[in-house]
Amino acid sequence: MESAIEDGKLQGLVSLRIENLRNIQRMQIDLDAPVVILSGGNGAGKTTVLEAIYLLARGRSFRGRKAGPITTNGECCTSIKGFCTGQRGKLSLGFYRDRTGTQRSLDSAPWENQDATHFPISVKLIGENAQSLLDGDPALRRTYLDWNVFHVEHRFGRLRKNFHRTLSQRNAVLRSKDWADGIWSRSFVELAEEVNRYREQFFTDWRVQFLQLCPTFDFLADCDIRFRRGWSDRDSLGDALTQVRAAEVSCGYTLIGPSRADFTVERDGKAACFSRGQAKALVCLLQLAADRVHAEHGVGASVWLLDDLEAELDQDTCSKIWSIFAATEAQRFVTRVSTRPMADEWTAGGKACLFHVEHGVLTP
Ligand SMILES: Nc1ncnc2c1ncn2[C@@H]1O[C@H](COP(=O)(O)OP(=O)(O)OP(=O)(O)O)[C@@H](O)[C@H]1O
Repeated sequence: MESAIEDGKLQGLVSLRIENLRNIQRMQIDLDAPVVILSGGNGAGKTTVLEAIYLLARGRSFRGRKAGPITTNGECCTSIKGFCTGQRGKLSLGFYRDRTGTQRSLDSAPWENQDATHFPISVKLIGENAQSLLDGDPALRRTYLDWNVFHVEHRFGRLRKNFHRTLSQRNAVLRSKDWADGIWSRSFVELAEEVNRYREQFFTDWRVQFLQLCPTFDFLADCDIRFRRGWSDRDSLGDALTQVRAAEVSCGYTLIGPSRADFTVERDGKAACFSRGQAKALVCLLQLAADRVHAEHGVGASVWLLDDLEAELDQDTCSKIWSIFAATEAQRFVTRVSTRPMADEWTAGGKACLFHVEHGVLTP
């Protein structure tokens, strides 16, 4: 079989070494394939392999605090190393955590730059709570939107920080009741409008891509995605703030602006309702649409982490979603509990790496 690395096509992770991550004490894997399938029973350690890749690329886990410390019980540190290939050739990545903190490295040099866009691989996760993007707090959707904007416009990161600082200062002034329309409102409006401009630009491109993906799925007939900027469409932010001034002074915080922005999937102008499986498929499509926008802006290849993609999806929906993932030509790590035989399309015509995971041990 021709090596995906040797023919220079694969952009992604080509090897991974894990030490003391949850139930994985020591694991070394060669991943010379566009598709890596990890199968095994509950609690085997499949998601932990995805978590290792996420930790390498993002420096933090995707599991909440409830999942407890990442380091294997009784051990003092976790170490993850990997090699990836990409536009900048073959690079080594490192993640190390002990009681004193976390260190990351890129080609053996410490990686302290928090700007994820400069990291050679970008991981995108479809995890067990994927649906929360739709039914969770609007703050989740804003964070998601901003993360995507940031990947196409790196300046947005600093702008967003400045905006949030100004918002906090404005709220402090509102709380102090010592309010006079002045500098905080002016700089707040300027920053807010700029944040909104970036968001709207991304959203416009994202919507185009999303609407192109929808027709394959009957349950999305007549659906559209809508962005709400956080204040009325009719008024300028300055005017809208004047209208809510008394209410803001009385409650002591900012009531409108980009910190109230949100997006919804709608049908006939109303929030559309979806089953859990439909919501999961929809989140996959939103992520894939965002990935297409990133690709248009020259953002490097993604590595997809698809945690039990098949769960909650019927075979037809799953197969349609899978073929869209496959068309991205990005590397995909897929976990599965199911012992159902896999269609040829899943194994990328025989080019997939298949592993069985049991008690934190991987076997081909
Ligand atoms: N700090 C830790 N030390 C040792 N083991 C841990 C630690 N944290 C979690 N575990 C165990 O590691 C395993 C991790 O399982 P993981 O979530 O990777 O399973 P999975 O194969 O994805 O299962 P499922 O199909 O149920 O999602 C679990 O058995 C969990 O109890």
